[in-house]
Amino acid sequence: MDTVSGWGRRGTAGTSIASALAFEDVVHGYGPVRALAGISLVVAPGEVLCLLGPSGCGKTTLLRIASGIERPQAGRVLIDSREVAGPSTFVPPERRGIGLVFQDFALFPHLSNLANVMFGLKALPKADAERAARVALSRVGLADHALDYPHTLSGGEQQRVALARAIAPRPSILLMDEPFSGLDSRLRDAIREETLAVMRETRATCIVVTHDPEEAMRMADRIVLMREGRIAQIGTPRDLYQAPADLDTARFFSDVNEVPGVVQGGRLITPVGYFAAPGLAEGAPAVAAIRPQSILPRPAGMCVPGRLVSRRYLGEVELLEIVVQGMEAPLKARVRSAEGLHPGRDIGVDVTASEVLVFAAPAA
Ligand SMILES: Nc1ncnc2c1ncn2[C@@H]1O[C@H](COP(=O)(O)OP(=O)(O)OP(=O)(O)O)[C@@H](O)[C@H]1O
Repeated sequence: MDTVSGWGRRGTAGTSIASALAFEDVVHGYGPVRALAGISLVVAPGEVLCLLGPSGCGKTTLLRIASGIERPQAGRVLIDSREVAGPSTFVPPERRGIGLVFQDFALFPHLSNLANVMFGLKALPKADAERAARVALSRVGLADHALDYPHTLSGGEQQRVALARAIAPRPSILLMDEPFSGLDSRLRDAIREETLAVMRETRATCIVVTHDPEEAMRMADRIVLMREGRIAQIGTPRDLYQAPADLDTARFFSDVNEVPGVVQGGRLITPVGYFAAPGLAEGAPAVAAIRPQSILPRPAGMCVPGRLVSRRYLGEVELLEIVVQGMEAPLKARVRSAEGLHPGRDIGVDVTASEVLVFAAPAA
């Protein structure tokens, strides 16, 4: 079906020696805008780390500082314990051993694909540069397009030329800024998987910026969730999805029903059930965050009484809206099959308590 299947397994651009990358209390801003408010982070050699967060949270700024395109106003950046940016040090991008891939691919339109890839290999004698560039193009499945120009390629193929250019010099660190967001959604999954295969094979340390939580979960060893220039949470995809540190993080990773209640006897008492509320004070207002797939419709008379108000078919799942006494907004449920469930009917609402996340109520 797709045109790229298997390009990840052809040839090799050789492996890199991965570097560790550390940020120490990095602060940066633009005029009155504080883009980074003190970021400390260590990326392990060979790790694939995704910087995730909403628009404007500082992801690109952190990547630009890692690459040396931007110099931080305060704090330090270290590659393998060597300071590359700090109060009295600044190593320029070309001397950091870093490969870059941008959202818009940033290919030179007047150069062939081969010449684009050779651009990053100027330090090598021409014949060696051409050999390395051809190897990198073959690694991304574009050996036959070496002498074509970028505009003759599809968006996905151009992204692969950009990837070949980034990996050809065997960087120890690969930085990618929203590398797939310019691609249509059908191609994006295939290109992402193949790119990940190339990244793993080159063994470079990788930082990928994305605003898409699913993309981060598919790619990352660890995700750094950023919010307003700070790190909100760091962890594996499983950590962030299953144990989000706060309600905003839970909201960022999936749709949640937010059911308010009050803590009594160590449990949160809500109109849809009682849920463990460890660490929350007696009498404190709190919120149960319940994912739509944790709400199961049952026959009327079982569990919590509710009434089905709408049912929407989405292909693999159906989305239900259920009103429950004591709640203003209807609950959203996501079920595989809603056979026999008709809007207007009374039903029972079964909440999978072990999947419910309880947080202190956000400040009003
Ligand atoms: N060159 C600049 N001049 C002024 N403000 C800037 C500049 N670059 C970024 N900013 C501001 O700094 C903040 C962080 O921007 P940054 O691009 O790092 O965020 P981001 O998370 O990458 O967002 P996006 O996903 O939209 O690219 C934002 O408020 C942005 O408007």
